[in-house]
Amino acid sequence: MSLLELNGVKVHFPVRKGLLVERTVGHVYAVDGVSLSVEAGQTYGLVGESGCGKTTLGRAILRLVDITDGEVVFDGTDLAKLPGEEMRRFRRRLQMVFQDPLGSLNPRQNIESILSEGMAAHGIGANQEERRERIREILARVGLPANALSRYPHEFSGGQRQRIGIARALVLEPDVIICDEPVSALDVSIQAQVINLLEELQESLGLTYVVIAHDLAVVRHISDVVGVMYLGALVEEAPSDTLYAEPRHPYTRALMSAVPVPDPEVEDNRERILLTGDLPSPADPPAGCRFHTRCPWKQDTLCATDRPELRDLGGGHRVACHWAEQIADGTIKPAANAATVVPAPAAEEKDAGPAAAEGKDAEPGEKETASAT
Ligand SMILES: Nc1ncnc2c1ncn2[C@@H]1O[C@H](COP(=O)(O)OP(=O)(O)OP(=O)(O)O)[C@@H](O)[C@H]1O
Repeated sequence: MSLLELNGVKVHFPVRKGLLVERTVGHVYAVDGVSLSVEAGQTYGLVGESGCGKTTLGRAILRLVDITDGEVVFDGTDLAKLPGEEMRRFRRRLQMVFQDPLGSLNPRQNIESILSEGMAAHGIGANQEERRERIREILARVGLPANALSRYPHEFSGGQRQRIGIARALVLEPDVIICDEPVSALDVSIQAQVINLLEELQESLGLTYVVIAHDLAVVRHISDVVGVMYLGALVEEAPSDTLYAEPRHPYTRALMSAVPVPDPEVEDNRERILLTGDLPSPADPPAGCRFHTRCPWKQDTLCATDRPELRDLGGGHRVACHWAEQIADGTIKPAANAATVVPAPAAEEKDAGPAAAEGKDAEPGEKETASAT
């Protein structure tokens, strides 16, 4: 059995109106039926654009938001239904590292106080001396000097503060760490160091990670399995290499096509999918496939009426698209007016760039010759 299993998890936030008497006038379907599993010692990467529900899902795993429906099974226990008191026991084993280290660290507490607070609350260490010893050990593990103990968050650089955030999770000896955009607030030069640290810690301590990030490169590097979210739902999931080599959902293809490739030859022939239309509101998601309003491959049947299930394509690859196979083998071509699917050099050389960027007259057939997937 997987260490962490989500079954049909939903988090719907009520939208309330009224000055004196509040009434619920609708819901934000932030997470709307997500099922996935995370194996012990592995990293599950969660990607998708802002507002798709990644953070809410991470918070739901820790029960930091109310779960509307579904199960969060951790080590055989469904956390979604646990009474508060019992949940406390599990909380130590599931920790979170936040995007903004400064915002999540109390500026008036020194590092020893920040790190020992949670330990005392969870009964770790018989006394302060024992806790201090443990903190020293963890500080060394995350690459911070022992004299950090008596210093304050503002005395550290961004990268060091994120190390403190990681140390704060580690002192509680967790099994799972949810890393929510763990490096996106850091300079690029520092990002790799923090990612490497997370990997080293995983190896030496056998940690299990859920890494939430909008940066596909970060997720690819660190994840064993990657899940792509769109409007509260998982649209595709696969082992990291498979997902990046053969994205099958049109949304995943669009996301990937926005990432430049360092190899100039590949970059020149890279497929680019420019989606038209805005991201729909999670308070009023489209019927059928949630992506159909922006999908270049949208068909007249099924897409607008039937919500696709995540289907197994084999090898751990799952996709929620009615037409994934036909799109992959080219039987179904992208519509020119729904979005632009162009090979970059053809668009530039023929000076079709601006028109193509507006989605006006891209040749649907062009994609086939330039597909980098
Ligand atoms: N407490 C809340 N009450 C109402 N709506 C909320 C609440 N928290 C989040 N939402 C809404 O739920 C949706 C999903 O938000 P969430 O923060 O999970 O997305 P995200 O993918 O993590 O985005 P980002 O990367 O910007 O954090 C958004 O539309 C957001 O406005």
